[in-house]
Amino acid sequence: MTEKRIDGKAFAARLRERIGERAGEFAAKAGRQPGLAVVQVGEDPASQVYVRNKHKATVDAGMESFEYKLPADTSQDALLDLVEQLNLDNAVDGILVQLPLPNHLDEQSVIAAIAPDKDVDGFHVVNAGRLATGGEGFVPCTPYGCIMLLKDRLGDLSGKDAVVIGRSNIVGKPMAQLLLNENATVTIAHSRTKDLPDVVRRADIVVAAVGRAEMVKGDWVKPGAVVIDVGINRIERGEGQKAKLVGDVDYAGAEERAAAITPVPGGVGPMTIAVLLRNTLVAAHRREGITLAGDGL
Ligand SMILES: Nc1nc(=O)c2c([nH]1)NC[C@@H]1CN(c3ccc(C(=O)N[C@@H](CCC(=O)O)C(=O)O)cc3)C=[N+]21
Repeated sequence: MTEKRIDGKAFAARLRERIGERAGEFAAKAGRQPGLAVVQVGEDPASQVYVRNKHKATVDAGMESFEYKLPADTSQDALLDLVEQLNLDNAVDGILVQLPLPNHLDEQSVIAAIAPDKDVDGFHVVNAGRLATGGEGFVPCTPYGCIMLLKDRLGDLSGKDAVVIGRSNIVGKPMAQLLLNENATVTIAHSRTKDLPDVVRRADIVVAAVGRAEMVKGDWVKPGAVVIDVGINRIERGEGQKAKLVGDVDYAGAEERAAAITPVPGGVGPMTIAVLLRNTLVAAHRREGITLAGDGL
């Protein structure tokens, strides 16, 4: 019997191991390591944790990590100048500008300034367009990680009824595209969806990406469904206590009915970072014209 709990942390660790081996092979051929630049503007505490984790994972996988920490009052022009400098830097294969940006900065124009072949987040319109039309680009890390976990559990996703809750450009929409590419029948549900519990009850695959703590209740889950919880909601506890992380799904309730379910933490989050490294590895190979067997995994 496989466990119901999908161990994204262990899965991601195995991926990072393989990516590290491939990065070593790349370095032997190219004479340099794959390089990832991470730009953080301001000091959002949650962002700082992710940026630190990304830096460590990058270095552990045998890649070069370039970190740029800019003050919260950085101007749009200064940020665009840095992005342009990174676009031109041959040691940099991937560029990630940590979102959200402070309010005075325009995220869309910053993303638009990143060279699409270095856009390892897959957020540039060119990469969104390639995903939508079947071209070779970069796929956003979180949805790609979710698809890997789903295929690992279910094998072929063809003909499965999938419901994605949430329609963000970063998760919901690309997730739906990827499921469609796997020949699932896809419904995108959102805040205006009528009878959401009934829509979810039809699903063989539920992907929750709304950012509302424990919104999806256990009795919404069809018995035997696979549940992927993308939410990371911080619940503050008393003074001096660490915030608790919960997903968008009521884990205890959903676990009783689901065939498999991702926990928070330890589910989708670690996959996001592993796929970021995978995308960086792919970017490095494409930029150097070196063939990477398979899909880099
Ligand atoms: N340009 C950009 N690209 C991103 O990919 C991006 C971003 N901006 N802004 C913020 C979000 C969030 N994100 C996470 C990555 C890993 C975990 C992760 O590893 N989470 C651990 C727990 C970490 C903790 O304890 O806080 C887990 O779920 O087990 C979480 C969240 C990437 N993001």
